[in-house]
Amino acid sequence: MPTIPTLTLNDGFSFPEIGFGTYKLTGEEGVDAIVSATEAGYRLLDTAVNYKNEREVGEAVRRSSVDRSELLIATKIPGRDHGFDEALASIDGSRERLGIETIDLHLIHWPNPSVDKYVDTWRALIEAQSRGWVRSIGVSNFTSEMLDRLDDETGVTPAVNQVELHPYFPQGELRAYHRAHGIRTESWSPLATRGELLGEQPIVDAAAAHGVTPTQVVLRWHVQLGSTPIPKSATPSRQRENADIFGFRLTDDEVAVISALERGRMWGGDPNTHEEM
Ligand SMILES: NC(=O)C1=CN([C@@H]2O[C@H](COP(=O)(O)OP(=O)(O)OC[C@H]3O[C@@H](n4cnc5c(N)ncnc54)[C@H](OP(=O)(O)O)[C@@H]3O)[C@@H](O)[C@H]2O)C=CC1
Ligand SMILES: O=C(O)C(=O)[C@@H](O)[C@H](O)C(=O)CO
Repeated sequence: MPTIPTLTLNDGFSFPEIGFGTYKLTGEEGVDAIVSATEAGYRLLDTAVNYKNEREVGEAVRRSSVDRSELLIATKIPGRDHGFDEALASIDGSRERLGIETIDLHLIHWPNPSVDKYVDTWRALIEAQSRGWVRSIGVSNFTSEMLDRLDDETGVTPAVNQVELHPYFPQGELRAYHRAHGIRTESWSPLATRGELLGEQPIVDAAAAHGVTPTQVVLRWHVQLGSTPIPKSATPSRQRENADIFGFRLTDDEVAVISALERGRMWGGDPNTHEEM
């Protein structure tokens, strides 16, 4: 089982270089898949109210042979719970469904700018942190302008921003902003499974050069860009394959040609317009 390296977030807490996505992992099969991921080495489990599987994640944590203290459970506030009181109730509901006192990382799932309540929602996360309900706080799908606004209006910078990121959409400008402000980037849909990424020549070539799989090349590319990918797999052998990316290093040229596959978002999830309730 590979040991996944960690880094330190801007709030002083430790965070792994790769995590595990749980969207669509539900029911008993979902619990089994999440238990298997923890036993394959993953420590960060990414869920959301909207995935309707917080109970499964909590159950998997209780069933896993890995101690709870080693695991980081991350969940997200949905758009319909934006607002100070609404967000606090949402966070408390997640604690109840997960069956844990303190959520390790809590994010605002989408900014929903037309509703214009993400700053109040952020204040609720700050309050929840002071109550000990959550440990690290962050956001998802925020632009640099939205991040600036959180900072200007509350003085508290998110620890992470989880965004769509893969070789078709490397998010160069946003990553540079994160670096400058001490925000950790997390990559959702890191394998861009809505596209044909794994058959792209630069990825196939790098896989052959290093004796690894195309999936491992893509996940390693995320790590070398300085982002934490959270691949989802229901398949134990793929979970192990995806975590086993710390025994090789891509060259700078390989990283550059993979990044040159850029073509934009893979679906219409533009944070300025997408509203996720
Ligand atoms: N904040 C946000 O707005 C969003 C967050 N997310 C988060 O990001 C996570 C990951 O994103 P997701 O969209 O699931 O996409 P991923 O990029 O993780 O791709 C998942 C798909 O890839 C397949 N796969 C995984 N590993 C391999 C492998 N080694 N070889 C071949 N196929 C593989 C899986 O199949 P199989 O399971 O059958 O193995 C599944 O179909 C989500 O689960 C969620 O936690 C996702 C979207 C938006
Ligand atoms: O999975 C998530 O976190 C989402 O935000 C979903 O909306 C997801 O991206 C999706 O399937 C949208 O069609």
